[in-house]
Amino acid sequence: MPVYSISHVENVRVCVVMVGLPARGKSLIAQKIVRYLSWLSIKSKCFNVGTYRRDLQKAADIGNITADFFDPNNPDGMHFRRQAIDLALQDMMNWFLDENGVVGILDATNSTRDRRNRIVKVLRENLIEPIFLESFCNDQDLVLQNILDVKTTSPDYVGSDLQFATEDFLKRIELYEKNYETMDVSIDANLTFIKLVNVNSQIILNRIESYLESRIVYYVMNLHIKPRSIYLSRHGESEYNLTGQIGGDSNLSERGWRYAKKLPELVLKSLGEENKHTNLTVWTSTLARTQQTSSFLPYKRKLQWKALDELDAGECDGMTYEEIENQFPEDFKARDDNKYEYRYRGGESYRDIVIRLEPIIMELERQENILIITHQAVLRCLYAYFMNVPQEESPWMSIPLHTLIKLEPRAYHTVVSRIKADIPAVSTYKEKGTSQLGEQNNSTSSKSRDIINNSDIVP
Ligand SMILES: O=P(O)(O)OC[C@H]1O[C@@](CO)(OP(=O)(O)O)[C@@H](O)[C@@H]1O
Repeated sequence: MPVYSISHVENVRVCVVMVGLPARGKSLIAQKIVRYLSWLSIKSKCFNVGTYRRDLQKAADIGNITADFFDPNNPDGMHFRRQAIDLALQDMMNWFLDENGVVGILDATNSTRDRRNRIVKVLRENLIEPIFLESFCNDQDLVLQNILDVKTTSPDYVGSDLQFATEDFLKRIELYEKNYETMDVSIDANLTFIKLVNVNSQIILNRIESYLESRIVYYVMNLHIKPRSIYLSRHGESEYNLTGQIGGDSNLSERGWRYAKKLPELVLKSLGEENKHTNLTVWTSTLARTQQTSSFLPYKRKLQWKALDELDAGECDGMTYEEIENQFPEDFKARDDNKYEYRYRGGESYRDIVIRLEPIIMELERQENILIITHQAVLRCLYAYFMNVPQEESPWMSIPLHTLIKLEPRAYHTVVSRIKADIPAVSTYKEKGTSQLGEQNNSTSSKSRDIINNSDIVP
């Protein structure tokens, strides 16, 4: 049975129009929405108007600009900015049409009602639903932090010194403030909008109607910008891993227990001296091997999630890849041909896992420091969300046993580090297109399982 995505069910096309002064985290929110929706197989793309504006400047041979360019009384600046928005909108309309886009994001300040009305007109003419997403922020500390985090590294300030970039940017904000018109329920009553006040200390919603809109609302409501670390680990090597059997609910092997015992030390070392008292929340699946792996961790908040259980292999549960290839050769091939979509007889596909992980992602966005101990397939899906790995690649990523992965989300990327426990383990990785036959008489020493801890995450 096919799994339909939200866009199939509703047949809607939406443009999220960002609103807000510079340095309010709009681009960050826009990119996160694209990543989240793409992970859910909803075709989405961000159109950053600043990039269009810079391309126009380049074409006109105008070098770096200063704040005066953004003065509403500067006709040249206004001309470029207007052209840039028109080009971005044009590209977006083509994308909706030619590439069956579902959610386009218009990333710009869109800070006046006049500009917003013009955008609405274009969108409505093209049968695209506008949803405004304003990031309103009057907390000066947050604004300054944002300027330091990202704006001073912006392409507009290449080669400029930090103090000049900061001062010039503050001046640019002041110029925008002159004409800024925030979204207002009494004036913009007919528009669909989400207004986030100081990240999400207050959220104002107006006319949220479709299911897709409500997913976007729910997602942005859960975002926070506090620095944090997300640790991911597979369970320690299990008895089934040793015999090459998939699924099941087996216990850890002797080496798996060694990993479980070493895990607290690996986490502490990675947290570093100054953060050694950080209280981590620990999530596991409901299966014995993940809980055994968590059993030596000194943290009080431990939660089991059914949604973190391994891919359900249905009729193949408990079999080795060799046995599957022997008994169900067509299935074995079909899985190799399209591993993301292939659903085990009576079991699940990778796409099914992503759907059941959605609430986990929502909750994960709300969390601060966390350690998740789960399984190969589930970990691939979680990793794909954070690192924006395309669907067709994610089921083929190699995620070795006995390796702790640390993710540190930053404004525009996530920093990844891998901490190896230095405890040998079998490799459970099966390469695409490789037959397992001929190895069936010696399942514990199959070629793929001999490789000990020498693979890293790809890509
Ligand atoms: O999708 P593939 O690559 O088969 O990987 C998923 C498989 O990984 C395994 C190990 O081979 O997970 P687990 O980490 O729980 O031991 C199997 O149980 C599961 O079916």
